[in-house]
Amino acid sequence: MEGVDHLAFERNKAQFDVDAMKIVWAGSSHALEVSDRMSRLVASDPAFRKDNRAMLGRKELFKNTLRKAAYALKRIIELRLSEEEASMLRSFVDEPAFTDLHWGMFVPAIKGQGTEEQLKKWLPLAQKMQIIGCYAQTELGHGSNVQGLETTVTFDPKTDEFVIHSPTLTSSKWWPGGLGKISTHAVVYGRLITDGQDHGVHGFIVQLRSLDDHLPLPGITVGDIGMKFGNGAYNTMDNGVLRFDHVRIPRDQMLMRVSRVTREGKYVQSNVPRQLVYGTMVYVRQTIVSDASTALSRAVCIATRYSAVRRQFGATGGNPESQVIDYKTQQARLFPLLASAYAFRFVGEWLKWLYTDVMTRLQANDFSTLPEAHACTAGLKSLTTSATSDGIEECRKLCGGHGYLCSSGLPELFAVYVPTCTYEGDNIVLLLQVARHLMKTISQLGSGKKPVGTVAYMGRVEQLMESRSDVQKAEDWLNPSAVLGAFEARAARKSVACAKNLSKFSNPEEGFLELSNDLVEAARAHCQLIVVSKFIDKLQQDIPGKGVKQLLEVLCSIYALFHLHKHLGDFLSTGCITSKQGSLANDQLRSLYSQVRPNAIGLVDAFNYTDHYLSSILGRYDGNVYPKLYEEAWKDPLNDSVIPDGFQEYIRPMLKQQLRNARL
Ligand SMILES: CCCCCCCC/C=C\CCCCCCCC(=O)SCCNC(=O)CCNC(=O)[C@H](O)C(C)(C)COP(=O)(O)OP(=O)(O)OC[C@H]1O[C@@H](n2cnc3c(N)ncnc32)[C@H](O)[C@@H]1OP(=O)(O)O
Ligand SMILES: Cc1cc2nc3c(=O)[nH]c(=O)nc-3n(C[C@H](O)[C@H](O)[C@H](O)COP(=O)(O)OP(=O)(O)OC[C@H]3O[C@@H](n4cnc5c(N)ncnc54)[C@H](O)[C@@H]3O)c2cc1C
Repeated sequence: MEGVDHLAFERNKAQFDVDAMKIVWAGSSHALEVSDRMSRLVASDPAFRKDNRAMLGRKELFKNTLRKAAYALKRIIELRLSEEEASMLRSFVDEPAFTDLHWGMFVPAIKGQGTEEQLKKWLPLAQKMQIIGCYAQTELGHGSNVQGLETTVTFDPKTDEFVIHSPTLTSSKWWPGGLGKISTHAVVYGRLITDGQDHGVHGFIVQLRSLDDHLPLPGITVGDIGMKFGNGAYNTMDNGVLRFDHVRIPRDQMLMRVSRVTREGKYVQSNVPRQLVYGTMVYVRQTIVSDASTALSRAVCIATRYSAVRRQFGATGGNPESQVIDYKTQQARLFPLLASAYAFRFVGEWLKWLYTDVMTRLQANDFSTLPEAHACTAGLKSLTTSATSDGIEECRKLCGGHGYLCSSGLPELFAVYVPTCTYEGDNIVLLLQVARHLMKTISQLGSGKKPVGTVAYMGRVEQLMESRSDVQKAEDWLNPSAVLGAFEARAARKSVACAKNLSKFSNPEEGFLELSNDLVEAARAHCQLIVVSKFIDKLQQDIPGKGVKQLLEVLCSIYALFHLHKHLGDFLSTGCITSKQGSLANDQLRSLYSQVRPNAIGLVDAFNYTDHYLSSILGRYDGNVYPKLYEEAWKDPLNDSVIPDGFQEYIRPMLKQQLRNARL
């Protein structure tokens, strides 16, 4: 039935103001207004159709992406959209493209690492898209180990140029998005060599293709690296390979904010830390955390709506079968993901604040919070992307068989999302960075250096080693201080245990390698504590709207108690709670699920996603799933003809042969 809201009865159950929650989710009423307007603009324009991506061959798929990117820019100019509106519009187009790297990494790399003069020269060109750029760091042989990059950039004082060269096969740049077929320029990372001395990895702006005929410039070999995971999905992106054969660029194309090379070939470091060369990665990791909440909320929205539509078993006395969302097992899998989506939203908001704060301090030559910013962006990028990837797959299973159809939207979402666990830093490698930060913090405790920021709790480590939870009944777990106390004690004890074990090694680096798995677990516990504590902080704010704050308190408790239950072994073995307290947490969790149940559809409506953006029959706003699934099946190209191609050629003779054999 077209036009009927099959989920209206669910929407009527909501006990809170969904419109007020939409504002909380978007971040402000202004952000909601812009995202609402931009998402509708994209959804109502047939040029942005995306429902046939899984069916297209690579060339057609890619050409379509280029068409959409050019059309999006045309609309942005015609409608005179602001930077904020333009970026929202691009995100609702919802198709990985070279523009992501141009706006997301090339421009930020120049902004973060260029001098004032370089900004003046390059930014206008990039912002008007007169040049298109990408971020060429990773090589065939090295991705995680940035210091192991092999590309050489040698200064030639005779001509005042750098000579860029790929000395080995493994030094070929490999992976950069947008590089394969489209970028005219790249920020290339390579080892700077002056006067025979290697100064380590630095960034350089390099032109790759002619602005006249788009052909690669002399000495440059460039192409696409081939099909990636999943049909459609990330194959709209031209991840590329690039080799240099003694390519020359002017000296002023080295990004010189961190260090520079003089006309005479002298290497001069400025007063900013060397690690700022990695600044673009910190920026992108921060954006990835908010994006995780977006990707997870999409999957959760689909699975929640479908779980309310889907019925299995339990028909009694003429009543229909039960909605699968009423099964406690479904709730125990789905609602923690719903809570995680909200948790990641808020920790993403906080991380954005932290990043902005660090940037302001850097302007004033205050570098003190850089290690904290690196550890938080690395750790939270790792935690949220791993949870989101697993969460999208769980949502597929929550939708049963129909979740496996491309028309559920979930396979494509998964295929596009999973590389997030690898790109911008492998998730394990990043957790090891957090672990280093934790071990360093602990080692400095004795020196009187007071830990600040997210490691401030380490300053109370002695007290945390002794603390015992005072929870006596299930409701006591609703108390934020009970939850924080348990998470802090667990994180502190896991880190301290690692530090103690490390101290047994005469060579600390050897110890770090040997204990790396324990260190990763300690880092994870620390990052979960950050998410929990930032959710709790959010709830200290004034949050208007009937029932909104109460429901967020429920979600916050679910996030925390779900992880307490999942990692019960940690909490018990470190002795910060008893097994009785563990089971009380589980009792409380069940009751919290019941409180979410009537509000579940309202909570996913608050994401304010259009059907176009969700691109899922199971997640349709009106819940009209079955007729649309049935209709969709007939659109498959296999159903264009009753008898498929290949039948007459292969199957018919085979059938005939088998029949003949049977008659003999
Ligand atoms: C249908 C849906 C459609 C959706 C549409 C939209 C989707 C698209 C969305 C979005 C587009 C995005 C598209 C994808 C983009 C991907 C791009 C890339 O992947 S670019 C490559 C990234 N590469 C890495 O991340 C390498 C990872 N490796 C590293 O970062 C480093 O090498 C690391 C961290 C492993 C460090 O290695 P060391 O230990 O050798 O580091 P040392 O260089 O020696 O540094 C030592 C000191 O520096 C600090 N440090 C390291 N990194 C730092 C940093 N970044 N900032 C500050 N300090 C840092 C350390 O803490 C350490 O500090 P102390 O000495 O202990 O105090
Ligand atoms: C879709 C996609 C887009 C990308 N886009 C870009 C781009 O635009 N620009 C760009 O420059 N790069 C890009 N990359 C490359 C990406 O940044 C790297 O793949 C990433 O940093 C991981 O590095 P790696 O591939 O070398 O993995 P590896 O480091 O080789 O990882 C392999 C395994 O080794 C483990 N491992 C590695 N080091 C350690 C360690 N020290 N301790 C314990 N375990 C370890 C890892 O956990 C992993 O399990 C992209 C990658 C993908 C998949």
